[in-house]
Amino acid sequence: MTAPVLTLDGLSVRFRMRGGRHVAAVSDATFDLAAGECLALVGESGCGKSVLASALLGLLPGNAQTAGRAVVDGIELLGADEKTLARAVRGRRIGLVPQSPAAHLTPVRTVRAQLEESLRELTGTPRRELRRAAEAAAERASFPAGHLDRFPHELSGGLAQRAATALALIGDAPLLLADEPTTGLDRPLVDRTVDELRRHADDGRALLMITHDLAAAARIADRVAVMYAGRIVELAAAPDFFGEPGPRHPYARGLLAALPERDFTPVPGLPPELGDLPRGCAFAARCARADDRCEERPRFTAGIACHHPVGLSTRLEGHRA
Ligand SMILES: Nc1ncnc2c1ncn2[C@@H]1O[C@H](COP(=O)(O)OP(=O)(O)OP(=O)(O)O)[C@@H](O)[C@H]1O
Repeated sequence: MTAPVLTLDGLSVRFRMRGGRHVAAVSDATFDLAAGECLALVGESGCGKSVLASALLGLLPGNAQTAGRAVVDGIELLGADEKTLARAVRGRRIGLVPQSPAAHLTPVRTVRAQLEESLRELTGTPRRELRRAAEAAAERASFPAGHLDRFPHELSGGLAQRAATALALIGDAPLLLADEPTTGLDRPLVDRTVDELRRHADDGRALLMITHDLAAAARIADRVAVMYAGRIVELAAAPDFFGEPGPRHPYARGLLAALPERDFTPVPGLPPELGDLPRGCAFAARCARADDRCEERPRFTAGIACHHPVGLSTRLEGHRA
């Protein structure tokens, strides 16, 4: 078996706040991601998804403290110095497909100029070959060559996304990290964008897609990790999760049921403050199945952190009802 491209082992991030308080943004995240595989990390706003992405890229603010391990393509990310992160990680081992491509692209430079600059920096392409190489880079992300001399503000949302993806692919990084890549796009464009990301995974990259868009995750992911209050509470094969038998964690079930095309019933209540988490299960206060056991935090075993996962018998009962 080949080594995974990304290994997270107990990755935790907390922020030091005034008065000695702490915000536990990510707690004990553990999973592997292989070449050619797409893992969707899903969860409500504020559950820690973007903090996890920033930890991988070494972009956490000064008040962050990290623990555990995060290894990408043989490089330990936590504690790596800025030189290593800049020279060996960002762009080279991790290609970032950003949340807001328009903000990520430099507004005063054409797409061609930005591609050429990245090519020079990341691949050392000689000057005389830059023009052709930029066109090849654009083509890899299905960005039309006829638009290369445009500025970011002259591009539609879809083309800006493709320009950002073209930049993310230049360093031929084994891990693509897509942080909410479909925000603000209409459904057909969401489908096209994620299908293209999937194609890059099929070409042999590992793809970590951070999203709150479950339909996008269902479309392209091989596995789904559900995050709640900074913890991964379920990790499942996508066909099982989105099809039968469905999610096993009550929160994950609620998240799916909330979709308009399903029950359209929101999960009642609100997630806890990450600066004031309960000692036991963080979902218990919103969970219809909670009991005394939930005062202890459930351990993550066999893909789930719950004392009373939804099991086959419950599902059959649900079908009969
Ligand atoms: N520098 C910081 N200091 C303190 N708390 C922070 C800091 N940065 C982020 N947080 C907190 O960490 C938590 C997780 O934030 P994060 O942005 O990762 O959530 P998210 O799941 O990506 O949400 P969204 O989908 O809205 O981006 C939030 O409660 C946020 O307030």
